[in-house]
Amino acid sequence: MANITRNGLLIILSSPSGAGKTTLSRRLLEADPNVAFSISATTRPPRPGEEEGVHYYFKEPQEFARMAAEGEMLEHAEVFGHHYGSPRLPVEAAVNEGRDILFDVDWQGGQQIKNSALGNQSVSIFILPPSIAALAARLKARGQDTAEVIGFRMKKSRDEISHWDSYDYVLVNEDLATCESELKAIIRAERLRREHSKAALNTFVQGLNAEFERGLA
Ligand SMILES: Nc1ncnc2c1ncn2[C@@H]1O[C@H](COP(=O)(O)OP(=O)(O)OP(=O)(O)O)[C@@H](O)[C@H]1O
Ligand SMILES: Nc1nc2c(ncn2[C@@H]2O[C@H](COP(=O)(O)O)[C@@H](O)[C@H]2O)c(=O)[nH]1
Repeated sequence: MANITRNGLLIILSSPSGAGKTTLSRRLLEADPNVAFSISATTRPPRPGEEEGVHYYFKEPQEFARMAAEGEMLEHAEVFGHHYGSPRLPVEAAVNEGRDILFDVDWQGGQQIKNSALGNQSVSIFILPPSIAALAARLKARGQDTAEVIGFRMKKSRDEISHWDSYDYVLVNEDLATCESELKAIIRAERLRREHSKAALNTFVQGLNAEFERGLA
């Protein structure tokens, strides 16, 4: 059987706060052992139930600034008044092992990853809510942020949504199961893109040509 190894994909998910990135990420990670999650560093305080090294690496502002200054982040940005960034080493390790890595980042992070040396191995997906009323209702129903924080995030959502047009794919997360299956379909197709396994395909086609030359056709 043909064994065409490929490079790991960088899967970038962005959306306004509350549109469903975390929920979709969780489902994808549970269903697909070849996808790892890029655990971000942040200066935001933990929410109830959030664990160090599982949901985020929680950092003091000074330590975060050091990591950014010393190039330890693949990307970093200020979002909703806190700093967030994706540590570089786990991403490089995953990609070299041929594992895909999933990023839950804002548009600034998505843009920086696209412009990085690994950008040609990335696919970016923007998640839209079915309506602004539904977005507000989801943030309230999540029950993890104060009314003030929710109000601030809702105000910022218009700006985040304005970047939808720079993503490779755009999904509307109305029905969760439908959106999850669309996300999985994108990943399945992206894994098969010629650019993502070019070296292995070259070798494979050389093998086919060698068969021609041996007169096996
Ligand atoms: N299709 C959907 N229908 C109804 N509720 C949904 C749907 N998708 C997600 N939710 C709910 O909406 C809330 C917000 O989702 P989630 O936390 O995944 O958003 P997020 O985009 O990761 O937000 P943030 O950027 O703030 O981390 C959660 O309570 C989640 O269960
Ligand atoms: N640029 C980056 N953005 C990130 C990163 N990790 C998370 N985020 C984005 O921040 C907001 C808020 O997240 P929350 O957990 O406080 O609700 C959301 O849009 C995330 O996508 C990161 O490493 N870099």
